[in-house]
Amino acid sequence: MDNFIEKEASDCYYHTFLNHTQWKEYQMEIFDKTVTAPRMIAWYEDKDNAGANQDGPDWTPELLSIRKKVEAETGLAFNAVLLNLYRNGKDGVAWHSDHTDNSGPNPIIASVSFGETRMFRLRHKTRKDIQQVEIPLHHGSFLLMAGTTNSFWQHQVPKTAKDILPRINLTFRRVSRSK
Ligand SMILES: O=C(O)CCC(=O)C(=O)O
Ligand SMILES: [Fe+2]
Repeated sequence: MDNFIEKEASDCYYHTFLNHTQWKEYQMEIFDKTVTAPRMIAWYEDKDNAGANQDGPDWTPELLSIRKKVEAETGLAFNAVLLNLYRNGKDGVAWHSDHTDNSGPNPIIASVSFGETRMFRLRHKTRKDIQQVEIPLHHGSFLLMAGTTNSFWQHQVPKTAKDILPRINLTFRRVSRSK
C-alpha cells in the first residue's frame, strides 16, 4: 500500500531514523563462518516482554507513533520492531523467510519503508513453476506479510548497481519466547 504515511511525515521519519538511530552491524552465522550483513540494523522490543534485552534501546516517539498507526491498520498488536538501513545499492538482504521466536511458521510481519525505493522480491520455496513476485517498496509504503507468506515463500531485497540513496525499512513483529 503506497502513501500509508504521507510524504511530509515520511520525510521527517526518514531523517530522524537515519540520523538518530544507533545503527549496528549485524553478524550472521553462515555455516561455520561469521559474516557481516550488508545493511545496518536496530532492534526495539517491549522491555516487559519475556526474555527481552533490558539494555536494548527504548522505543522512540516516532517508532511508537508508527506502531500505533500499524496496529490501527491491522487490528493487531506488535511488541518489537527491526529497523534495517540499506545505505546504498550494495546493501540488501538475501533470500530468507522470517520466524520470530516461537511465533510459529506463519508470523504476521508489518513492513513500513522510507527513503529510496527498493525492490522486494518473493519466491516460492519449492514450486519453481510459480513466478517470482516483485513489489517496489516506496517512501511511506506499507506491506503486510501474513498467512503462509513466511512458511511457503522466501523474500529478498536485491542489491543494485544503481547509484541510490539510503532506504530504511521497519518490520513490526510479535515476539513471544514463552512456551
Ligand atoms: O527491507 C525489507 O523490505 C525487508 C526486510 C526483511 O526482510 C527483514 O528484515 O526480515
Ligand atoms: Fe524478512
